[in-house]
Amino acid sequence: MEFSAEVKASILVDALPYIQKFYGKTIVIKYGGNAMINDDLKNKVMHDIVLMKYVGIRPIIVHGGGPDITGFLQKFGKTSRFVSGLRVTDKETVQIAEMVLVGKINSEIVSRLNHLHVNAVGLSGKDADLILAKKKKAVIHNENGSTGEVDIGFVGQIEKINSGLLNDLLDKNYVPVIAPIGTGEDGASYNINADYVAAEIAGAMQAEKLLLLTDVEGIYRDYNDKSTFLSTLTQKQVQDMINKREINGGMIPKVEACLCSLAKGTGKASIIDGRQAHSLILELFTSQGIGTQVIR
Ligand SMILES: Nc1ncnc2c1ncn2[C@@H]1O[C@H](COP(=O)(O)OP(=O)(O)O)[C@@H](O)[C@H]1O
Ligand SMILES: CC(=O)N[C@@H](CCC(=O)OP(=O)(O)O)C(=O)O
Repeated sequence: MEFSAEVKASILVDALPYIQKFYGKTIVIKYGGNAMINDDLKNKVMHDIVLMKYVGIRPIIVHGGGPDITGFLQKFGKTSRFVSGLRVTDKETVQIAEMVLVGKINSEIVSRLNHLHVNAVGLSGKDADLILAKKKKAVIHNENGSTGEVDIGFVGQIEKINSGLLNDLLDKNYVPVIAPIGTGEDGASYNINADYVAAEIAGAMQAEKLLLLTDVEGIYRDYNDKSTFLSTLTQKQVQDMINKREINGGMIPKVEACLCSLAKGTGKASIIDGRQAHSLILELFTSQGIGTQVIR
């Protein structure tokens, strides 16, 4: 499709108010494993990040890699089990998760960005104690509205983010790319859902926006029939939907992450479709808001 010069120019001019609005602002992007579909789409996400950087935004990337972790666990003969969207993580599993997240996925994203002339720096929660964590238990939501707790092994609850390190990197023009592995006081590794890491980082950095890229358009009233798409959800609606199990599985950490980041001072939090080409720049620089925005 070829556009006229006038259309091309007007697209850029229409983006100007958004470019001005976000200039100098920190935006945290959570790049979920289910949105890392193929080379072409990965490159489009990278180009969006490069564009953000070159129009003066301070992007911070937190990545997941759930499907890759599951694949590697299978190769080692281990099956995966999730409780409320969190992987049950024994000693071997946390080692494999760290290997996949830090050794494979983080370094791939960093080299893709550097190839596009952005100074990306790969980090895990262990670098300068970026993500201090302690053991977390999973909360289960029963149908009668009550909740319970389940031990899920080496899964971390974030205690502290080293925002000084991130500010230093951003001030020096680097793009931090963060793997969701936390470190305990004793140096132990904790597997942390990347949505929570992104939320805590967005809160600690007082980010303008938290954008969670995933494999669905946003939140549906009923995910199975997909007839009602919800473009905005309040904290109360989220809680009701979790209790009624209308929001379940991997969507639970996502909505909780949005609420947590808003409570800690993030401006806006949205769940957007990482399968749509250039979803980041469409969300940021056009009037057509995409995805589901979670508000307090
Ligand atoms: N109400 C809902 N609306 C949309 N998706 C939902 C809903 N409830 C559960 N989900 C599930 O949440 C999934 C997204 O979480 P997940 O697979 O963990 O993504 P990611 O790897 O990006 O973190 C969707 O693919 C869908 O299966
Ligand atoms: C505790 C926990 O569940 N950790 C996640 C960490 C990776 C992740 O969050 O990846 P996605 O964003 O691609 O789902 C896991 O082991 O899968």
